[in-house]
Amino acid sequence: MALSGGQNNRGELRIHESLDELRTDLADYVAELSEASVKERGVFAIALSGGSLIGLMGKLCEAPYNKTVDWSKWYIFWADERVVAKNHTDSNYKLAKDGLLSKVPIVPSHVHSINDSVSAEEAADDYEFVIRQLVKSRVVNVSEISDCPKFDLVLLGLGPDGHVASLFPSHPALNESEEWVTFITDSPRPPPERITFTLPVINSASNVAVVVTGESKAEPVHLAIDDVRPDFPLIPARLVQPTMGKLVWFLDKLAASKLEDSNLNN
Ligand SMILES: O=C1O[C@H](COP(=O)(O)O)[C@@H](O)[C@H](O)[C@H]1O
Repeated sequence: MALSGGQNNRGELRIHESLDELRTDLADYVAELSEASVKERGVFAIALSGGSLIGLMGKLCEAPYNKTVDWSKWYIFWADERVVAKNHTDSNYKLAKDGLLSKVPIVPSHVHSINDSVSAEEAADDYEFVIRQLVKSRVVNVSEISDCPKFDLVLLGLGPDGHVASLFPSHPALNESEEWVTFITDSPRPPPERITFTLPVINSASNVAVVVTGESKAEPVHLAIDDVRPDFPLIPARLVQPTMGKLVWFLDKLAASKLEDSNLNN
């Protein structure tokens, strides 16, 4: 149960007293969206990020979720990936495989990781091609407005610099409006080569959740959610604004500690 927060024009805020509460709420939320999507479309297309997110999703591997979720209907994608070998410690695929995917009965052919044996540019092109095929077969839904893929859920983390997926502050990739998946070779955080969903794809999703914990994220959370002055830095997380979909922020008390009172219920 969320401690406080509510609905504002930046989405629904769920602020949690403890990490354990956040983990349970996040597992409930993902399980509910999975059930609704399988009921409506027969499948659940979910895009993961890397970083702290995967550890916070850990309850999905435990009872009751490990038994109640229809894992056979899950199709897994990555909102961003580092262009490294799949067994490299920096790989978002490896992180998710070790922390989640190997612990639940996901169908291996439903796991859509990137091609790790080509350049970042080719990996982004390949990944977009794969998604296009799955949009054609409607494993991934399509947005009626943008023609972009409409993932049932995109899960994002938030970097201390305000980045989401691999969209970094002031980086030209933020302006990409044609491609679904783009690449960067100059990430300010290692490793330098990455691929990432573009903002139009993130913002076409049916549901987007941003999961943020810890004091080092309090400032970017404030800049992403509060009504800050226009001369304040425009961080990538502020540009996450689903056109038709629902945005939910999962925060712990530390990450929410700089939010203005107007965004808190108590
Ligand atoms: O580099 C990345 O960082 C972000 C944030 O990670 P966190 O550990 O600070 O939560 C992550 O969402 C992204 O997927 C990853 O590639």
